[in-house]
Amino acid sequence: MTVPAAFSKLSLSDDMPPTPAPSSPRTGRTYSLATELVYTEHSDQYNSSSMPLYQTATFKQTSNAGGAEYDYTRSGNPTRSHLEKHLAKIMRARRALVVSSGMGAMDVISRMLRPGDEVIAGDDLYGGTHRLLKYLSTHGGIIVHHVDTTSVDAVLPVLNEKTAMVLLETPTNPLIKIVDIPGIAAAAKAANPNTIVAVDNTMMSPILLNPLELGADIVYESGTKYLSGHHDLMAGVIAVNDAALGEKLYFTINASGCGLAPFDCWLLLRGIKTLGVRMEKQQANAQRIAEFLEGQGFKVRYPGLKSHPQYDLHWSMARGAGAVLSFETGNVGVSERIVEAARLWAISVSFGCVNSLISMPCRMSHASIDKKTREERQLPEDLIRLCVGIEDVDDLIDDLQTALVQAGAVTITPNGMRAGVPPEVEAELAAAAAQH
Ligand SMILES: Cc1ncc(COP(=O)(O)O)c(C=O)c1O
Ligand SMILES: N[C@@H](CCSC[C@H](N)C(=O)O)C(=O)O
Repeated sequence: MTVPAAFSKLSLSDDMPPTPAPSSPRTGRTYSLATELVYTEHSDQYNSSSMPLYQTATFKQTSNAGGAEYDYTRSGNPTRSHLEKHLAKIMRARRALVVSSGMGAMDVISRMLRPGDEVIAGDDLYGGTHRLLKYLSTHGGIIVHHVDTTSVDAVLPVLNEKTAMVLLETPTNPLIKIVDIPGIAAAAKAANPNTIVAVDNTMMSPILLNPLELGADIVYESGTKYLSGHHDLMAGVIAVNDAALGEKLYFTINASGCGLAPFDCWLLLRGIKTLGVRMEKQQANAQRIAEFLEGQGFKVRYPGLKSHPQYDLHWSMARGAGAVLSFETGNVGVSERIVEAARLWAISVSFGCVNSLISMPCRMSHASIDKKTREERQLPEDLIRLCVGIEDVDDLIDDLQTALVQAGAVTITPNGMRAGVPPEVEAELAAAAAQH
C-alpha cells in the first residue's frame, strides 16, 4: 500500500494497532482514557496542531491505474481515517467507522440481517430505533422481539438459532433501565454462536462504558450526543474487534454512501478532546439534580441514586452514571407546565450537549412509538427527561425549583416544598382539559 508522505507515520493498514498515536511511548504504562482523548498524533507536513481538514471529494492519482490510498471521499478521506483510528483507540476497538448519524449507524448494522432473521431488542429504547426496527419487520421480513432486557430471564425464552442480532441499550432511553450486557451476551452466544450482540452506547459514551470489553460484538453510538458535545453536528460511530465484521460494515458504508463528511469528522475530532471534562462536570451536576428532585419526593430514575433498582448492576459495568435522568410528576398537564416554565433548561430533544435540556419523551423523542405501544410498555406520559449540561448547578436547581413551583408540581408547606400537585391545581388543569 502506498502511503502519501503527509501520512507516512499513520497506521493506515488494518493490521496495525488501531491508533495513530502510541499508547505508551516511554515507560510501558498505558495512558488513561482521559489522556487518550486529547492525545493524537499525525504527520502533517507543516506540523499542524490540529488534524487538517481534507475538504475534498476527490484525490488526484499519479497514474492511470489509480491505486492511491484515497481516491474519492465516499470511500475514504484522511480526516475521516484519522477520526476512525482515534475512536478505535478510545472505544477499545480494533476498528471504528463513522457515518452521518446514529440512526445511519444502526441502518448500516441492520443491513447484515436477512428476511427470516430474528432480532431481540428492549421494550424501552430510543424511539428512532423502535421506528427502524418496525420498518424492518414490516418491509424486510425481520422478526423483532421486544422484551424486558433488564432481565436475562426475560431474554432466554426468545433466544433461538434464528436469533441473528441482540440489540441492547443501557441505560435505556428514557426510562434509564439497566441492561446486563455480559449476562445477555453470554446467553445469546450459547443459543447461537453467530448471533451479533450490538450495544447502543450513546447514553454512556466510551469514557464511562466499553461494551466490547463486556461481550458485545458491535458497539455503536450517536456521535451527535456526548462525543461531539455541542449539538453542532450529526454523526454515528460503529466499533468492532472482528476484522471481517469491520470489513462488512465498511462495504455497506462505501456502497450506500453514508460515511461522515470531512468537516463533520473534523468537528467531531475537536469535540472528543473535551469529552472527559464535559462528562465529569455533567454527571456531577446530574447527581446533584437527581438528589434534589428525589429529596422533594419525586420518583427519579438515575443510576447515580442508590434507590435505582439496578444500581449495583450499573456500577458493575460502568465508570459513571452519565448525565440523563427522568422523573414523573403524576400529572401530564403539570409536566407540560414545568417544561414550559423552565428558562435555563432548553426545551429540546437530544442529550450530551454542554447546555441543559428538558423534554417530555412521549411528545418528543419517543413520539414515533405509537400511544398504544407506549402504554403497553408503561412509558409514563407525564415523564420529564433532563439532560444535564455544564452550567452552574445551583443556577440549574434554582431554575428547576422555580419551574416546579410555577407549574404547581409541589405543595408548599411550612417545612419546605414536597412533590405533589395541590388539589386546586389539579382542578384547574381538569377544567382546562375539559374545555379542549
Ligand atoms: C440512544 C440513542 N441511540 C441512537 C440515537 C440516534 O442518533 P442520531 O440522532 O445521531 O441519529 C439516539 C438519538 O437520536 C439515541 O438517543
Ligand atoms: N424528530 C426526531 C426526534 C429525535 S430524538 C433525538 C434523541 N435521540 C433523543 O432521545 O432526544 C425523530 O423523529 O427522530
